[in-house]
Amino acid sequence: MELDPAELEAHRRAAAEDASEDDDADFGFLESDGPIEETKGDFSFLDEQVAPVESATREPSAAAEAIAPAVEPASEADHVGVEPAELGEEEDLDEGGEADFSWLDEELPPEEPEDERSEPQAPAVPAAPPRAPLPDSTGFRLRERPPEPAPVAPAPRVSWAERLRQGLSRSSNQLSGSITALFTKRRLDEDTLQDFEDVLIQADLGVETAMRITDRLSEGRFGKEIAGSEVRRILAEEIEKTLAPVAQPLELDLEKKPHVILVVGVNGTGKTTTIGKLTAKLTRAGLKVTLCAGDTFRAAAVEQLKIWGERTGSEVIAKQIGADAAGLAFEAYDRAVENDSDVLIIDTAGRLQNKAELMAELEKINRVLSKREPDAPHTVLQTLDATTGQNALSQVEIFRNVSGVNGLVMTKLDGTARGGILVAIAAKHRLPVYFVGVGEGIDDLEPFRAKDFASAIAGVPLS
Ligand SMILES: Nc1nc2c(ncn2[C@@H]2O[C@H](COP(=O)(O)OP(=O)(O)OP(=O)(O)O)[C@@H](O)[C@H]2O)c(=O)[nH]1
Repeated sequence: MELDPAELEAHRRAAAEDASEDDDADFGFLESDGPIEETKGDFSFLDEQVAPVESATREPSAAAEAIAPAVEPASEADHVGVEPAELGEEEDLDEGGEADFSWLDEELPPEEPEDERSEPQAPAVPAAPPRAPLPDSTGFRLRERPPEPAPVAPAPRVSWAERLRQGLSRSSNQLSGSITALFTKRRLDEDTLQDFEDVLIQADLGVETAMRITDRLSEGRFGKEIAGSEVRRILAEEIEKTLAPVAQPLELDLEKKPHVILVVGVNGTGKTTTIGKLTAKLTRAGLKVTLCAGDTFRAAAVEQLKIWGERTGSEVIAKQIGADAAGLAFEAYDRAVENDSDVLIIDTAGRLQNKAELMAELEKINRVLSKREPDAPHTVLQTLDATTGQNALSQVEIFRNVSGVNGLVMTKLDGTARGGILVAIAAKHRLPVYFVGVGEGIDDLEPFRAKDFASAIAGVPLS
């Protein structure tokens, strides 16, 4: 729309007059030195009654009705799939607007232990396939950014029993293979029993346990065919019977704080690593731990212990290499009392090469500690490396005599074919087996459970 030029000029003039009126505003008060006079504006117009808006709304025109017909209020039928509220519930909400949240107090099902859970995995996004090079005839050569390596999906968490089963799979596969070979389509006779006994002895279970298993197998089955699954079931039951009495929790008597755990064992059997894993468990449970780097022969062992101390927030008492281990243990005990530790764990050297010296050192540590607390060390824990097989039996013998071992931890059960040695040790020494290790990680140590171990090694499902 074009405006008439005369009309436009009239608008411009009117606007200029308005602006000049504004320019005439008196801002002189801003420059005066004296106090600013309070000016009272006339706001009386605010008190005037504003006429209420008429409540009746205008009837819509016929044209408007045609375009947008009036909407009916919603009825119950419109609430598809929603149950009408119970009268009582509505009242609950209406009275004082207080909803009933008591259901929040109801007992929740207990949380699954962490290692029983398997975390949901995001499906892996397939990477785009690499483009084929262009033929020379095109006259182009493509240079592309090499494709990003596909993110490695974290391995799903498996339960401890499953990890133990995987760790012992070499031991159990060997046994299972022999059982299948021996018992398939064959009646149970003296020769089969003898062969089976040999298989069990070769699997490091020990003569005593092997004989008990074959005796049990022959009961009522002599001259009959027997399925491999039946043999494995009996094997698992007998192993569990041997192990159940030694599968005990490590009791910490905190009436005699700090509870002193002396860790002994041949070097390389996993003492320092086990101390780290135990400390992690204890500190997670809210107990205060002090560590004593009593393997004063190996700098790496001291460093390793310091790292575990840092990881678990535990004080580490250490001295220079070659220092007297018993003196250090004595100082560590006093420090653990001072810093109000619940548990003091003492690492030791394990050099069997110089047996006399090592034994003298271990004896001295015991002697020195008992000066402070007659019952210390309360626990003498020996670590055993499962891969050493029969040798582990004599290691217990030696350390038991010298340092009064009263509990065992079996390490490196992952990937060994010699896991059966634990059964032989339990049968012979009857010492409590507190924990077993199936790897180098912080969570690769768990309390020893006879049933889990027996079913894993015999290759039967956990009932
Ligand atoms: N696979 C596996 N390795 C383990 C386990 N426990 C310990 N190790 C490894 O075994 C090696 C020896 O462990 P250490 O804790 O240093 O053994 P140590 O008895 O303290 O040895 P010294 O300090 O030499 O006396 C290390 O490489 C550990 O990571 C286990 O349960 N499984």
